[in-house]
Amino acid sequence: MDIVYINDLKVDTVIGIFDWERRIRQTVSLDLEMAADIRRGAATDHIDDALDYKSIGKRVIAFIEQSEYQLVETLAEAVATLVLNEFPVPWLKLRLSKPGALRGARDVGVIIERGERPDG
Ligand SMILES: Nc1nc2c(c(=O)[nH]1)N=C([C@H](O)[C@@H](O)CO)CN2
Repeated sequence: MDIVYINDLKVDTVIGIFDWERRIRQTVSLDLEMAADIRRGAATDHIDDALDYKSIGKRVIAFIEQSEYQLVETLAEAVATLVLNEFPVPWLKLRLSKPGALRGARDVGVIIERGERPDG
């Protein structure tokens, strides 16, 4: 199994459980690993034969920017579902971080794996 990835995709959004958090936008950071078979794209050297991380990234940014979830869990699940449903991705690992949310910690968040991991 090969991986196409996006690291530290920063997006501003409304997220959080507290009243003050509903009134501001905060930055979340997304790391996304997506199962892919990169051999076809490598052989043809054509984007049509590759999993286009730019189009996935732009779609994810647009989704997160308009979302207003309370929990990082809910946002992570929604992004995972979107990617699995809208792109040829059978499996993904997603890390959603909320920098500065806990004093003393660089960031907090969740890591999830969804979909069916291909063999090999
Ligand atoms: N498991 C979670 N715990 C907490 C979350 C969350 O989204 N998932 N959120 C908060 C607050 O919004 C916090 O980030 C504000 O600093 C607290 N715990």
